Amino acid sequence: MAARRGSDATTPTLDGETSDSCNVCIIGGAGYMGLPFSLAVATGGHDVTIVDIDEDRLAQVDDGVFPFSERGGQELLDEVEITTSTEHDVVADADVVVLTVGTPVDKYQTPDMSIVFAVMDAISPYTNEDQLLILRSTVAPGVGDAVANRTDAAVVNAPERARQHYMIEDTINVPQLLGAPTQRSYEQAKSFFETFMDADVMPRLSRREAELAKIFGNVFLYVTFALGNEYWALTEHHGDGDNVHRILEVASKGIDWFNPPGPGANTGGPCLRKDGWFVSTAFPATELYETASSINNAMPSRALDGLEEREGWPPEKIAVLGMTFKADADDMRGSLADQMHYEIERRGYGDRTVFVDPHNDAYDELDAIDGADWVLILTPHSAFEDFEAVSDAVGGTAWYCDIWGLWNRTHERSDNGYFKY
Ligand SMILES: NC(=O)C1=CN([C@@H]2O[C@H](COP(=O)(O)OP(=O)(O)OC[C@H]3O[C@@H](n4cnc5c(N)ncnc54)[C@H](O)[C@@H]3O)[C@@H](O)[C@H]2O)C=CC1
Ligand SMILES: CC(=O)N[C@@H]1[C@@H](OP(=O)(O)OP(=O)(O)OC[C@H]2O[C@@H](n3ccc(=O)[nH]c3=O)[C@H](O)[C@@H]2O)O[C@H](C(=O)O)[C@@H](O)[C@@H]1O
Repeated sequence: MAARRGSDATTPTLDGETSDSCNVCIIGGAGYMGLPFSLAVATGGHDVTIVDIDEDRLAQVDDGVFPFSERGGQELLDEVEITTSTEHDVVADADVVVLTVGTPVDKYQTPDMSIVFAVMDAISPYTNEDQLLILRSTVAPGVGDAVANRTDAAVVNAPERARQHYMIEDTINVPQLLGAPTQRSYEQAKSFFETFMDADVMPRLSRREAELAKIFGNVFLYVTFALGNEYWALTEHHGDGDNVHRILEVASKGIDWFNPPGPGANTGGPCLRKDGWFVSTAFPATELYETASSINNAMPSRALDGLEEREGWPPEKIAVLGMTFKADADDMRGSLADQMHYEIERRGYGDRTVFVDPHNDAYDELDAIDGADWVLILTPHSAFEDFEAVSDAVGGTAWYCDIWGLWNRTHERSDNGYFKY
């Protein structure tokens, strides 16, 4: 097994020789996933070149500025060396080519793999049979095989399973799925990952199995979170004063096999909210993901319903806390902030609502909530953890809606996440 972080790292190249350091080209390497991954690869002693069409991002990287919020990102950029390029032909000099480009769904939830195929069109004249091509983006089943049809390089599927904001540590510590068409390409890719990972590379899967395995992980999370949200809604329906947080805590205490998720007002993001469509679009047997999507997307609306039912008159000022897709990240993609904006406007509250997010300059600071009479946590940033600080910023009595259970008061003295204070 090759040693981590380059010390005695021996990474076989495809011609059967070994080298301490590979030329690694990461296409889409300026992105939220690609950049932390590129830095992690560089810790293995490899010569890493990022290829990206986002020239602003590349300029920031060249200037030594980590361009978005990611734990340890700036520190690692200060530590390792990486090169940047906008030219796809640099892959001609690479031993290992990695694709980390975006794989969205369109507005009708149809998987859109066009960026992957556009990249293959751009790089295939420069790839060759001695190279390893690692598909790291999350793709619909079968896309790895389609990519392999467009190049002579050995194509393996090694999906990223890191959580945004913890990308660097997860890249190193989360076991690596690896779908490879031959034992040889499996061994070569495994050796490469072992140069910068601490966790194990999993036993060989086919490319399509690796694609399915990655997607199932995210579907599992999304559906599980929907269950927490559904249970919160059921608790709302069944009675006044009942509290889903108390129920779940007491019901699961001391039972190893029962770890129910709590509810959350913003269940989404750039991956959980779309990856399930890769397996369920146009496949009628899998309505579970679609149902989960309906439940999760309705949470901002249900949160406002609960305030309206409890208070019964229009508020003078509403404060929505947290707009990015998850706690402490700065990424808006896939956030239910869109649903929240829509619901606020539809209910006629647009002129009396402030939106607060310390991780996004487009929104207000906490002091803007002064005088609010409804305060709702959409995304539970740690900046909001101190309830006293929030209530001081309000400066008077207000109704609070904390579906997440961020505050102790929610667990102890709330009506299913709502309380007046
Ligand atoms: N963001 C996340 O937390 C995670 C994302 N993933 C998967 O990783 C993939 C990438 O996602 P993100 O990094 O979030 O997307 P992103 O949009 O932040 O990054 C994609 C990058 O590809 C670049 N790009 C687009 N077309 C290009 C081209 N023709 N040549 C070179 N570069 C090009 C873009 O400029 C961008 O920098 C997706 O498949 C996603 O599902 C997987 C795990 C975690
Ligand atoms: C365990 C885990 O978090 N899985 C990953 C997930 O990462 P991601 O960065 O999207 O973050 P996340 O923390 O799961 O949050 C996703 C969404 O779920 C929400 N969320 C989170 C925890 C929870 O109990 N309830 C809930 O509703 C968050 O607010 C967010 O909107 O999706 C990643 C991806 O594919 O991008 C995948 O690589 C990761 O393994």
